[in-house]
Amino acid sequence: MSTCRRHPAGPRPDPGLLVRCRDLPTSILSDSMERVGGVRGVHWVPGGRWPRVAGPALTVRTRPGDNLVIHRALDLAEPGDVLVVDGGGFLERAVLGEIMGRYAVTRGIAAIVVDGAVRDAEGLAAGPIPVFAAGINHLGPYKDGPGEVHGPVQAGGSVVRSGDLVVGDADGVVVVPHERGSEVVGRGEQRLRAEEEQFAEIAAGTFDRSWVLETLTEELVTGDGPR
Ligand SMILES: O=C([O-])CC(=O)C(=O)O
Ligand SMILES: [Mg+2]
Repeated sequence: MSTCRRHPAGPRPDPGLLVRCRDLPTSILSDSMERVGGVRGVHWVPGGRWPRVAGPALTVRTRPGDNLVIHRALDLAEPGDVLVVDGGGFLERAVLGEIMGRYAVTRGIAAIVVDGAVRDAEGLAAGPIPVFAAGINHLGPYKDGPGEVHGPVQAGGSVVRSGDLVVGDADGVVVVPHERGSEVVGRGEQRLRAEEEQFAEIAAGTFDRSWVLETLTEELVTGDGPR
């Protein structure tokens, strides 16, 4: 027998905030958090294409290459949770596949994020919920533990706590600390409006480019080298 350390579940985000998150690209959200941090190197499984997803993190830390505690977490899930698995970024063995993906759907899980490898990529890509992973590997997991559920974890270099807001789309995954939720979403909405204005200016031919040469000192290079 091994151990699953089970922490108390984190707070549930305001459903209205989650609805607003689903209108904000992850690029806008990470810009709204100073462009630092965020989950790196975790993307949709190949062939997957889903709408943007947002939900509270159900965190799992597992021994790399082992999925016993992920199975435990599936049975502890609340509808709307985003399962975030800290698999230590280990890519030599998958920790989740189509059976678990299909079961996760029946548990109401909104998305799966694995900082590690998954398998059965075609089946996961055809499923109704987004699956983000750092890699794909046909080699399957062991089922021995140990691990933790609802504790603080890392995914792609970002700290994730149970109840943090996880947002994922074609660019990857962003985690908004739950106490910063309304602040970051409010900033994101302003940024989105500013970007939409830029799109309109590009289309109208009035896009101001003066800042580029105001920011650069340009050296003209000739055949004889810089002058
Ligand atoms: O065998 C496993 O534990 C993982 C897997 O492929 C699946 O969930 O389909
Ligand atoms: Mg399988």
